[in-house]
Amino acid sequence: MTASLPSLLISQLEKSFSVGGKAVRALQDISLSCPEGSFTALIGPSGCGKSTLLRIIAGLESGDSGKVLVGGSMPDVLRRRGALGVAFQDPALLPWRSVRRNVALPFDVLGHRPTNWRPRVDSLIRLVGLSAFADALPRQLSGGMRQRASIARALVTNPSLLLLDEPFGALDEILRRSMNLELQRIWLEQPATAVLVTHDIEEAVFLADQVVVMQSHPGRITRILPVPFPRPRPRALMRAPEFHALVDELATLLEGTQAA
Ligand SMILES: Nc1ncnc2c1ncn2[C@@H]1O[C@H](COP(=O)(O)OP(=O)(O)OP(=O)(O)O)[C@@H](O)[C@H]1O
Repeated sequence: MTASLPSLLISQLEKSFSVGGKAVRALQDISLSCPEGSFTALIGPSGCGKSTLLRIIAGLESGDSGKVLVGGSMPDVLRRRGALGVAFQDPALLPWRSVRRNVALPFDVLGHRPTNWRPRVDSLIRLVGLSAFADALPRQLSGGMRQRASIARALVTNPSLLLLDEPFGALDEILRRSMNLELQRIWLEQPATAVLVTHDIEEAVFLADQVVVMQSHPGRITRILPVPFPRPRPRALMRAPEFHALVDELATLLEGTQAA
């Protein structure tokens, strides 16, 4: 973890939407602190505002009140500087572009390619294990490979804040576990302050330093649980009793949020 990574500070964030003339409180009094270089997972029932929160952190949407600061700056300032990397459940690769040109896409969006763009892109493609497919088109890749390409693309501008919204949601259980290990490896090699939205409790516990439990109607934070396991976390951790104790504790908390 380097000193240049930003912390993420959210204070008293509120957001409502108008749906059919009625106000829906998507987020109520959200306050959260993510230390620099930390990994935070957001978990909670459908509709509790996880994606809305991530979109506000990404500067893609604004809150009605409250503050979101990344290393002291507003998120849209970071986004315009390319300091923010985002990967969603749908890898959204451009079908006519090769893996290499998809990974390079953020440079085109920002309007300039650094002189070393090609080695940078190729080293990220190597990092996510797709070197043999750099010239392939997205339709020639499996679901897991597309998701790796999407993560490489999210990292290409060397972002200090990495936002992941259910990146492995469409993958089967076994592949998902492997991708969790891969993501940890990639994140340890290319550190960033990371926020992950997930429905998968084991994924949250395996990857995160803190798990934020949310509840719906209105969307709010009910608990923040620290995850104490040292890194790198091995695959065997997923079978350890202390891992399952934390997973069970979160499952019980989540059952409480469903019942509410
Ligand atoms: N653009 C929008 N317009 C109107 N309502 C919205 C909009 N975006 C989100 N909402 C509402 O805000 C609430 C939170 O939605 P959000 O997608 O953030 O939840 P979520 O926890 O990510 O859900 P899921 O786990 O199902 O993806 C929901 O009630 C949703 O209907």
